[in-house]
Amino acid sequence: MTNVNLAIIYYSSTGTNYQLAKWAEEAAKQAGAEVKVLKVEELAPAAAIESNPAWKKHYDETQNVPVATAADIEWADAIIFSAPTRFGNIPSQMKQFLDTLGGLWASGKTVNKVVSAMASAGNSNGGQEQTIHAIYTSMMHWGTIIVPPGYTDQSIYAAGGNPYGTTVTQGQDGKIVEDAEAAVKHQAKRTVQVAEWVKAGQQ
Ligand SMILES: Cc1cc2nc3c(=O)[nH]c(=O)nc-3n(C[C@H](O)[C@H](O)[C@H](O)COP(=O)(O)O)c2cc1C
Repeated sequence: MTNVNLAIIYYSSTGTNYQLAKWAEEAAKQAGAEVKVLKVEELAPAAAIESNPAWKKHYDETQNVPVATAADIEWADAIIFSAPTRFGNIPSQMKQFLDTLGGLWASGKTVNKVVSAMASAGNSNGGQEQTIHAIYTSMMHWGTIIVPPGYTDQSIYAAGGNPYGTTVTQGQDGKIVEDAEAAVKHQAKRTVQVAEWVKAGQQ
């Protein structure tokens, strides 16, 4: 058992990033962390959600997932973000959540949290890395300690070899193309491990 509180904060329209979040949750719990899986608030109008059956299905299926709040960020020693790519950037839902946290940032409460990020896109080179970098840019402003996976485990190669964070492609059938489960789990364990070191160093 570690003393690390990990918030896994994701946005997902059609389930890909929810799956990444769930794999991360499993591994982080195994690593002994206290874990919360939290979605950011859906901002899209009902008509947009209902126009896409996969989106509507996932929206309905994840109604019981709690919505992330500033208090969750304050609670967390470590945060793993997971977001789909939107025109080479993060979704507005995720951005809106970050933009509600100015007060927390101003009071110094985002500093020294350990952060890592995952992303998806519809194409194998559709902007996944940009999405991760967009998250990390904000995390630099927060004064967090960013923990990319680099090439610290063989599983990263099987997932496509992204050293910035695990990224996946959503295939035409809606399923994840890459063999990414082990890489996600490695990334989650590594994030918990580094958070443990950081916490121990602060005590
Ligand atoms: C408005 C919009 C913009 C998108 N932009 C991109 C893009 O720039 N590159 C890409 O490969 N896929 C793009 N996609 C596809 C999504 O990234 C893909 O559906 C998503 O990663 C699946 O994740 P989810 O199942 O968690 O929602 C876009 C989808 C939407 C709805």
